[in-house]
Amino acid sequence: MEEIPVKVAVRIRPLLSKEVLHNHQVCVRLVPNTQQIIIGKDRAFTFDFVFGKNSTQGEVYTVCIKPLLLSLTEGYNATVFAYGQTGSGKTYTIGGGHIGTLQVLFCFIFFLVYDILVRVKVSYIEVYKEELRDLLELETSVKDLHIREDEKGNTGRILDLKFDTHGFSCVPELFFPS
Ligand SMILES: Nc1ncnc2c1ncn2[C@@H]1O[C@H](COP(=O)(O)OP(=O)(O)OP(=O)(O)O)[C@@H](O)[C@H]1O
Repeated sequence: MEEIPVKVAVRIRPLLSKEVLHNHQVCVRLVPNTQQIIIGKDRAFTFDFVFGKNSTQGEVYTVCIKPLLLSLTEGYNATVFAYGQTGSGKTYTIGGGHIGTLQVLFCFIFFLVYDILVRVKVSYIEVYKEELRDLLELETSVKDLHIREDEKGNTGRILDLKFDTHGFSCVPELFFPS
């Protein structure tokens, strides 16, 4: 079967306490042992991965993100983004895992690369309506940020971490494309 480069996962979040309090009803459920969900009575949708309301951050990370980190070390580009209506759980799902992801990436680098200096560039930007917020530099959150490309093709504002496999040291350095 042809390998499709875009994979879509759906994660169902539990009802929040305030929703329970207001007697909101669950309108989506998993079909056991399939990659399907049912919305309402009978509207079935199939995804590459489905996660139920009791799924953990670790499960989502292991299934959806970790394989991408492996591909990254083989030279592929990878993008993960969360899409959904407000309050559906995008920040919850994506927001907390970045430190763990960086740790795993550094471990891969440590085991795969010897005797050279590896540079990892990270940007962490929230797009809200038409506005950008740099989540690595909260003081700039009120400033007007624009995504641009510099002459080397770097986009956005990046935190430049020099990773020395000998010293295991990280030197955070701010880098502003002009
Ligand atoms: N899987 C989950 N388990 C438990 N609570 C969750 C889960 N997903 C989201 N929540 C809770 O639901 C609420 C809304 O989630 P979140 O803020 O991540 O939504 P969002 O999609 O980022 O919303 P917005 O687009 O408005 O920023 C939060 O209180 C969050 O803690």
